[in-house]
Amino acid sequence: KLGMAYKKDDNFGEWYSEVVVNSEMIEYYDISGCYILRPWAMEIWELLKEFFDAEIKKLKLKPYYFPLFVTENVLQKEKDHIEGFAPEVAWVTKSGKSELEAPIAIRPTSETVMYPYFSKWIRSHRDLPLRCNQWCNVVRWEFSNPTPFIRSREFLWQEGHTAFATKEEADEEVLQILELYRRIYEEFLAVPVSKGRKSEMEKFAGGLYTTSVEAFIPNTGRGIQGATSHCLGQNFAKMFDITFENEKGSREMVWQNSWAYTTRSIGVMVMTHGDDKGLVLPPRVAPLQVIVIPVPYKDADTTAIKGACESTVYTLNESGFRADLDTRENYSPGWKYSHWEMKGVPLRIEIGPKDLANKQVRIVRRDNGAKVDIPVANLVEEVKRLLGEIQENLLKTAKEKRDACIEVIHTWDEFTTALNNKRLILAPWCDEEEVEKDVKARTKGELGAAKTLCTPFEQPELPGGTLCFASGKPAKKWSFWGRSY
Ligand SMILES: O=C(C[C@H]1NCCC[C@H]1O)Cn1cnc2c(c1=O)CCCC2
Ligand SMILES: [Mg+2]
Repeated sequence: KLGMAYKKDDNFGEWYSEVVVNSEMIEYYDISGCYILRPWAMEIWELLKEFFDAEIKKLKLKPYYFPLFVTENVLQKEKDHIEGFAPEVAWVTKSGKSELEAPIAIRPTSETVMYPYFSKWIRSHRDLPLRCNQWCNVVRWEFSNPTPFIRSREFLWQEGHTAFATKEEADEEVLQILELYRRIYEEFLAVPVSKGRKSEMEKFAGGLYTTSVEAFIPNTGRGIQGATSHCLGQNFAKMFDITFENEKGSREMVWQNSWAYTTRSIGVMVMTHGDDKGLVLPPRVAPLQVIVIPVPYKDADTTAIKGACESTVYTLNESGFRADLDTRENYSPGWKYSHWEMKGVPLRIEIGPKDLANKQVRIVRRDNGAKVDIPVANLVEEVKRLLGEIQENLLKTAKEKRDACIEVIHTWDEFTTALNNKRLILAPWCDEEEVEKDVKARTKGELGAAKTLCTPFEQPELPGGTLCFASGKPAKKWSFWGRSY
């Protein structure tokens, strides 16, 4: 089936579900909230993983794999962060026909799985820093509307868990990882994000503080958390008795971090760049960067054209580009154009009899539809230039769209108006949790309540005497507010 039944600006939810299926990223599964990730999605995940894994290896992270299962008493070990999430934990209660003596949980995250062993492995300051990362799946039995990549009951992620002798080392790593998350979004997925700190209410309850990169979806006017990097302080060290003997011979608790990004990042990219022809892929994460399509004329020399396509692909692959050709006889060129546009391939190269005769190829950009005829001799440099332009253009366009959604407000009325206008709100706030709770209560409704998304590290000037938009108390900071995923 060709073409999209839904338009992005008319029916975003249906448009999104259609794009992820038509572009062959996702296949729906017969368990709600579970999806099949097909190669077009997994190849993107693998390109991101290749970058991130190489970067954390430079930071001396070591690869681990911990069990999927955790016992009830270990999971409950530190209830203050679990209790809020208990409904999301999935349990194994039987094997075959027989009940298990005690139910076993499927990991929703691995703090409680790992930290009893951190306690065992860390004895002396010489055992620090401990730097553990695992690439795995986790299960969270969410109930609100499941959405491919964005909200699923099982997802893939990496979770980093580190332990240091000092808070300074932990604080430093939190920001090093956050910068890697910014790079994943802005340099690979071409999605603009804001680095900031979560409020006390929105942070990871088990930790000391949470930093995050926050994205925004203009179509729905909702913020979305892109990735998180937490400093856990010594909270988990206390619970799990993770201590070390320092140089002076006395015992101290470690300072820990934990950080993750997930397959949600792919969904954010789809939502950001997709259009009414389907997916639009940033070249740095495109499984295929160039598709070469022969345009045979009735009596033209199809063999020569096919040969030209093959040598074009060969040259591009030799130069390190991900290129392929579509020579299927049973589809017309027009059908192929739509098919590969739906899949979001950044560049299409058409080769017909005229191109052959003129020793040129026609290159068509997926992001803006621009067509250009280039001499075969300039193929590699032109493809390199165009892919770079597309990568840049996608980020620039997304940044402009996101920035156009930002609204600075000072009063409650301006806040509610901006909220109803699907804006990303920047507001002066007194930084009191009671006020945050009050805003949530006052904005409850069909579309969900407003919440703080983050307090951006980049703080605009806050003139003395500026009052909190919600409480009228002296404002302490500018924070991003809005509805979210
Ligand atoms: O998972 C984290 C914190 C932390 N986990 C490790 C990677 C970084 C960061 O996500 C928070 N969290 C979210 N969601 C849940 C839990 C939970 O701890 C536990 C119960 C099920 C749902
Ligand atoms: Mg959750």
